Amino acid sequence: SSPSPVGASSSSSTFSTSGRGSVRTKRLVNGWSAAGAGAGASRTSPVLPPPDLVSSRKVSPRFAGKLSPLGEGSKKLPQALIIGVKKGGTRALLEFLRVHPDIRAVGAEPHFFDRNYENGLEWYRELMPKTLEGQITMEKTPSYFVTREAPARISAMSRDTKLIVVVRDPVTRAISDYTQTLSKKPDIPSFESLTFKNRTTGLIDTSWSAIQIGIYAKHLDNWLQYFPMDQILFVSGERLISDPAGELGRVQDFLGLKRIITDKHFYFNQTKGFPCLKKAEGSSKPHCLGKTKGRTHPNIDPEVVQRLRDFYRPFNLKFYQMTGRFFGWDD
Ligand SMILES: Nc1ncnc2c1ncn2[C@@H]1O[C@H](COP(=O)(O)OS(=O)(=O)O)[C@@H](OP(=O)(O)O)[C@H]1O
Repeated sequence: SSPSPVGASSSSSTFSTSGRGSVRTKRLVNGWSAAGAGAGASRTSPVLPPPDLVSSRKVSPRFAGKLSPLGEGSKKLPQALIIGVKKGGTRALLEFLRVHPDIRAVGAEPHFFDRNYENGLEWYRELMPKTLEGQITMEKTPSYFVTREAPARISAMSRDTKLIVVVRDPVTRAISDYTQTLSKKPDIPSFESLTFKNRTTGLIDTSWSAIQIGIYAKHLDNWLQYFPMDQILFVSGERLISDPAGELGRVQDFLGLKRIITDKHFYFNQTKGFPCLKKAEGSSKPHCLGKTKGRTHPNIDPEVVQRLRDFYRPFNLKFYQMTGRFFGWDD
């Protein structure tokens, strides 16, 4: 069966099974299905990050247990995944986590458990960076959280996979999602008109992915059919901005890692309006996320915002109960 995401994430970079700009790449990026490419085609080489400089060398004792600059180690399937949510702050979390010497992560979104599943686990493993013993392999694809088939597929890879979900106020998340779409297609209807099936009756269009994705309690139900709650960590997208070190502390604990990423790693960049890294992974220079992260949102009719708040409130309360964490979206 082909994957059926409730809403697909469209972020800066995704992996595909063929060269940049080809017809097949476009088809993959726009939503690939088993009907679109044959099994043979899906086995071709993936577009990979730059090859390691020296891949044939044995692990030297000098680098045992440390980050190796020589590309030693082996590619492993991820032991932890950032599965969502789209526009929650997933890129910020992954970039911050990459600072940890015991975490190695793929930069682009592989979209394996939704769009590229037919390519098989070996294809997926090939995308991963090499790791040494004790290092955790990670990737982030925010659309997994709303992909019906994803929990079963991830569980089939490993029942022990640790799952991380960055959640954000569903109303601002929806506006952020819309803002991203608007940046690519400036001619789309207004947020207000897309929100309603019928504006007069106030009936909200829950089939619009910008709205659908924010019904966190519903999506979480699906994950709980396959994973116990203690294998899923919820990160507050709001706290990731107001207290990045605090949220990163929780994530490092969850992954069983030493708390190496602390307050000292961050500074607040006034121009960007967001926390940034003093030093990015493998660099000595300060690093903020790019222009597509932290966009200015359009002003939305306050009455429509209120309608959405009322719509999400019961789902939010259910979500707080399920997770045992109060996210404070309805104050
Ligand atoms: N440190 C830092 N710098 C910049 N942006 C930050 C940061 N922390 C969280 N955020 C918020 O991340 C939002 C984008 O979320 P994602 O990275 O999950 O988006 S995507 O689904 O991968 O497209 C993005 O949403 P918008 O503000 O709507 O652009 C940011 O609010």
